[in-house]
Amino acid sequence: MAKIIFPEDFIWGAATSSYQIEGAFNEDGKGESIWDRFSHTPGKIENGDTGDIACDHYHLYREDIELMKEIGIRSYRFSTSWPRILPEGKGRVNQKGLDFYKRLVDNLLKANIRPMITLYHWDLPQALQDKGGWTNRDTAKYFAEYARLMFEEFNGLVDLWVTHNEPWVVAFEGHAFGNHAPGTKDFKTALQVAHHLLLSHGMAVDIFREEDLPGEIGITLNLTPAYPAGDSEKDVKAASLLDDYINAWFLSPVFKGSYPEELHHIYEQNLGAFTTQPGDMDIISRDIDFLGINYYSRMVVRHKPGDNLFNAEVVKMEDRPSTEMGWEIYPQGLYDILVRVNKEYTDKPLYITENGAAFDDKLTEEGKIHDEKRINYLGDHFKQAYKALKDGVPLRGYYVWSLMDNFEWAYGYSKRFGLIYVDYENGNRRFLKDSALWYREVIEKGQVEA
Ligand SMILES: CO[C@H](O)c1c[n+]2c([nH]1)[C@H](O)[C@@H](O)[C@H](O)[C@H]2CO
Repeated sequence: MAKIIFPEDFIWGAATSSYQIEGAFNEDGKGESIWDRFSHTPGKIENGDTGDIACDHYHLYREDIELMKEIGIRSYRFSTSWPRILPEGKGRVNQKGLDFYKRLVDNLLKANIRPMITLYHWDLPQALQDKGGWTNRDTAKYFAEYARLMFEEFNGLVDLWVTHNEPWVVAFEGHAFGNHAPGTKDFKTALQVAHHLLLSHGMAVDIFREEDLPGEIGITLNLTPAYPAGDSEKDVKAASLLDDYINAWFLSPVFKGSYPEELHHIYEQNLGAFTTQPGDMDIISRDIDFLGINYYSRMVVRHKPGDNLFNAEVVKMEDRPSTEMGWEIYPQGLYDILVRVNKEYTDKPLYITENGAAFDDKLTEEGKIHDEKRINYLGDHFKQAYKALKDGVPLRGYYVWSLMDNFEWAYGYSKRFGLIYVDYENGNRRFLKDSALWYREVIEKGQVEA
């Protein structure tokens, strides 16, 4: 492959989320989130870890911005904690919480780093969960009002807005499988939650347009392309249904204004209809300015009768390289999903809002972390992104997950995704990994070694 040179204005970034890095879980008037409650529930998180302190970013944000400058990222994707700003989820504003994000954004802009704010990265105010959370349609309305507050407070300062991070994970990990907060286990509840999340997205877009704000608004979806294990009709069918379950179930409402027909029918036949109202799909499919894509790996799927509604199972790719999460390393899947989204759903700009990997990073005596595997993982995925760009996909930017090691949900601190190593046991000291130094060069040159 010839030299891989990205456009001059390509937005190289890194991403985090509030609950995973901030800590200060009950400081300066912050309200409880469902992840505070979930992580404080024995047995939910590996090693009993919580986000009480996390990376202590709430107090160390200035140092973290200095490290962002050292790496040279052009944009920083982070999420704001709804209960830090609205402790009850609605009504009273916690000014100290809002002031933290004002200081963060001011310092980012001073550092010439473009903020991308994700309004919801899973930390729902517990007070709203106590009223049904995302199963309650009112939560969509409260989310839209939280969004209005943020748009008004950061008008002219922030011009990249993501309404939701991965509604599939919120709906299914949080409400069907119980692995994430709030930890319920009912598939039909997950479908209802997914609908209300999408509705809240559309309501926030309406307010963004109403307020006539500068900038762009979009949503971030986790997209995991499914490939049939064999060329039998049954394997192809199984892969297509799982692909709809994870990808089209969200892409189709947002860009086509309807749920995937066949899967919708399967759900209704087996589970009964979830509750919608006339006009919901029009709101959900409001025109957006970009799509954020989180890509990590693919699914290889084969037919398995009676195993689930899809008669499908995901094949464990034992003989393929994988990360510490057990996810197959499959860079080609990034190219495939970028091209497919552009071809089948939208010609709007795309951002890779998350891509990265967990590896078994070790801090040496000299304060170094030789994470060769992460450099190779990122380099191979950058090449696939470049290929998609060259094939006409309007890819605008790439946010590496993650800026720093952080609280990896049910895995606690046992998985490290960061470009920056966080020494949790020793005052949360930060160390740039070799991958951060490598990324600095990629950004400086706009080039990836072929
Ligand atoms: C299949 O991976 C998901 O798309 C996904 C992976 N990840 C995510 N979503 C979340 O957005 C992050 O908060 C996680 O820390 C990150 C790493 O696990």
